[in-house]
Amino acid sequence: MEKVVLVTGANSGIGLALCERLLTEDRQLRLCLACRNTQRAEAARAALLTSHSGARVDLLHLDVGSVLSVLSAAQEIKARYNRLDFLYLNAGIMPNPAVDIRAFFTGFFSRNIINMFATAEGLLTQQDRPNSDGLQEVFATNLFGHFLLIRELEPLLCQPGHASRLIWTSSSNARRSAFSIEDIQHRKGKEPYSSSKYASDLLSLALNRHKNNQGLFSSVTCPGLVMTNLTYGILPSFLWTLIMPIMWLIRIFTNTFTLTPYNGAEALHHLFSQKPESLDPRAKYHSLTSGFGNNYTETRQMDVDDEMSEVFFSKLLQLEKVVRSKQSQRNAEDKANQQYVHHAE
Ligand SMILES: NC(=O)C1=CN([C@@H]2O[C@H](COP(=O)(O)OP(=O)(O)OC[C@H]3O[C@@H](n4cnc5c(N)ncnc54)[C@H](OP(=O)(O)O)[C@@H]3O)[C@@H](O)[C@H]2O)C=CC1
Ligand SMILES: CC(C)=CCC[C@@H](C)[C@H]1CC[C@H]2C3=C(CC[C@]12C)[C@@]1(C)CCC(=O)[C@@H](C)[C@@H]1CC3
Repeated sequence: MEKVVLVTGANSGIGLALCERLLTEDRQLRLCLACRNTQRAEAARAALLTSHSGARVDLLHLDVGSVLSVLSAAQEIKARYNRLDFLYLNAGIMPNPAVDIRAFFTGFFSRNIINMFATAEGLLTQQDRPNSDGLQEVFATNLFGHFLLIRELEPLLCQPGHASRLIWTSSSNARRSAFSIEDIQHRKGKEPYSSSKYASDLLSLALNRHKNNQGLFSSVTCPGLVMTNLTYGILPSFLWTLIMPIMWLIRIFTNTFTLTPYNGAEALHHLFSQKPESLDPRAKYHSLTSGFGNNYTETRQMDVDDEMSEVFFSKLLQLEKVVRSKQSQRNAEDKANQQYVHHAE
């Protein structure tokens, strides 16, 4: 039976490389690229079809940072497919990043150097802001939009006698100390990216606890440090040009500098061929590249606990209720306005 796979943020970087790799692996695949930008999505589809002519590649408009877009995309998915085998929750943003130069040099001349290059711990801050749904943009995009999508797609994902898989693109930048259960959207801090990725680790654990008995299995990956639009946005382009040779040099000493999107997609691709029973709900699956350029996947235990993941899960369910009721109110207002205009004409 053909597998149905949907990838969010599939038009560039790790998401696009993953699609390439999945089509090479399985010619029967029915692949859906869920993207917010139609032009870029069409370009990605054309590129995939150039290397895999005759492949079944669908496009879907989805802005994971918008409640309305998630709800309407979910309707469309339910109308198009009667099953979803894999849902890759990959779209992500890191807006207005800033590197703490002093922390960089302190870390560079300390024993923490390897960890600093692998996780960027203490190096990166971002500026976040509320979006038009009143949610913090990073939280909404990297986590909540995906959560809402999963909730909407439960009828497809939780089917008796059939296993479905969720695969999150998290990060080794996910850190417990950047996340607060009292401030799940990270309104007050300066590390919304790290917080949102830690939140995805917590959510994955909770989803496994609640949904494994309904045939839904969730896993978390880290692609390593990959040169994509997201990372290029961290430093000015001339600086990247200057330090790129150093990056390739560092790669010899650390396996987390996967650097290319193909390498970064290793763990996401690896999970595609794993049986649900073999998955570890507390593990993060890391894409790694050796100094000789060989790719492999390594599992490392996440710093997550059941109690916090449970509290977080119930907070997300509460927020979902609020967001849904706001959305129905908006829909009702729009309808009333339309009727008013119609009568006035
Ligand atoms: N690069 C790295 O070193 C690492 C990346 N990651 C994670 O990997 C994932 C992919 O990022 P990466 O490939 O690096 O970067 P890219 O910027 O190349 O890819 C991000 C993708 O997400 C899409 N996206 C962003 N916001 C939205 C939205 N609101 N709705 C729908 N799609 C959206 C982008 O679309 P558009 O083209 O329209 O912007 C793009 O396709 C992210 O979750 C990131 O956090 C994790 C660890 C390391
Ligand atoms: C001056 C030199 C040689 C390097 C530049 C330093 C940083 C720009 C760089 C060091 C560690 C990197 C890193 C990320 C971004 C770029 C760095 C901060 C990430 C945060 C990118 C996104 C992720 O999710 C992480 C896994 C990356 C961790 C390492």
